[in-house]
Amino acid sequence: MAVEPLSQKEIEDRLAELPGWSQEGDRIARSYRFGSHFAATAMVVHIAQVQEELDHHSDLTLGYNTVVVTVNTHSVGGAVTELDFRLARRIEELAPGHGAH
Ligand SMILES: C[C@H](O)[C@H](O)[C@H]1CNC2=NC(N)=NC(=O)C2=N1
Repeated sequence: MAVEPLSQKEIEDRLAELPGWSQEGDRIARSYRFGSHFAATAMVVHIAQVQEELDHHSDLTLGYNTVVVTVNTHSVGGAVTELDFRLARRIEELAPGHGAH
């Protein structure tokens, strides 16, 4: 899929629709907290499933009861693209079902 880096304004406009997500250097990122380590781990597996579907993959850091997601698009030199926001929106849809806060 042809994909272009988003402008700073386009990134900010999209982040405004995604509470909890922020720009961290050349990435967009969010951390989630869960009720247990197992719940956090289940969220990681569920995110991995969506990432395979979208063929777009974040960097995931699993802590005791936390998951940190960061993502950019390798194929455009590590810029933020619409693909990153598509994944972020899908992850947001999953989070409530895993008790994320
Ligand atoms: C061949 C495959 O489509 C590419 O390697 C995909 C896989 N997942 C990816 N994930 C991310 N975050 N950026 C990419 O450019 C990317 N490219």
